[in-house]
Amino acid sequence: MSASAHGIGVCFGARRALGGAGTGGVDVDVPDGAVVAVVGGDGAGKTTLLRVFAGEIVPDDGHTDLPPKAQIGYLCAGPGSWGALTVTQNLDFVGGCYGLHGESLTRRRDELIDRSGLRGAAERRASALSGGMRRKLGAAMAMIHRPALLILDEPSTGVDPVSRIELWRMISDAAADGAAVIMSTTYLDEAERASRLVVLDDGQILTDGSFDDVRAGFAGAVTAGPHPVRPEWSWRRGRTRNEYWPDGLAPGTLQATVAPDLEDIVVALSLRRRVAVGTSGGHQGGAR
Ligand SMILES: Nc1ncnc2c1ncn2[C@@H]1O[C@H](COP(=O)(O)OP(=O)(O)OP(=O)(O)O)[C@@H](O)[C@H]1O
Repeated sequence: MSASAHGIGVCFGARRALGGAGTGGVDVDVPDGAVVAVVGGDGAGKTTLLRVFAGEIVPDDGHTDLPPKAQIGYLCAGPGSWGALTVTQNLDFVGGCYGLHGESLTRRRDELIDRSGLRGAAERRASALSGGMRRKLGAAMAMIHRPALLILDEPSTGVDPVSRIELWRMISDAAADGAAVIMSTTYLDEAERASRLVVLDDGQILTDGSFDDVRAGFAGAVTAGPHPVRPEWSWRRGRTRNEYWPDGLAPGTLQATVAPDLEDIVVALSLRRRVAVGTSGGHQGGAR
């Protein structure tokens, strides 16, 4: 069963976290078997959107079509496990809450412990795990009951590169099993691997679709060089600064044009939106 949210607007008091006046709100579809990656800067609205899918927030505008609560698995932005319980106890407890028991619980729990690379830490308390191991445990707990909708809020933050591969394998396996998966991430290189992307900025979708769609729909050019012509349109990438040239502006002849990756596209579109609404202060960020 797929999941969708249409025309979504969420306000916290006077603060609008998703949607915007006159924008019609945020539309996101999560098909069965797909991994939708939600990306965007701090405060873009990623957690709020995932909480709408988890049924934790009832939106002020729009409507959702979600599986029943028991068929949703959710790793929230917090620890996602009980510190006083061991890895095995955490998985057994959550599995039991979802009605797994006996041999089927043991088999599923052991499978997830092996896939997440936590075998050596199976009897360790969650509070004694590293931050990355704890994220992997939280992801395993969210998927133990093979939910129809799997929601993961920054599952890979703080996870080392080798463990991120294990985590991605777990996520891909869940999607291959037929789950609709929606996750947020701040690692844009990893988001490029998702079936679909939703790029948020200030509660609005800047672009969405597959990475190929996003690249094809990106208007303008990106150049790289040591000295940007317009610093307010530039951002650091390694030792150089990349610069965005929206449609209608010719790139300077001193810079080399580069094929934009997802990070370039996200930063360029955010800059364009901020210039359009008059809040640009330039972008100092660099690749993670
Ligand atoms: N419970 C809340 N009460 C008030 N404001 C909130 C609440 N939750 C989120 N916000 C605000 O809504 C906006 C979107 O927040 P959200 O946490 O969804 O962003 P995010 O993209 O997940 O950011 P980050 O990556 O920094 O966690 C922010 O301005 C945030 O301060």
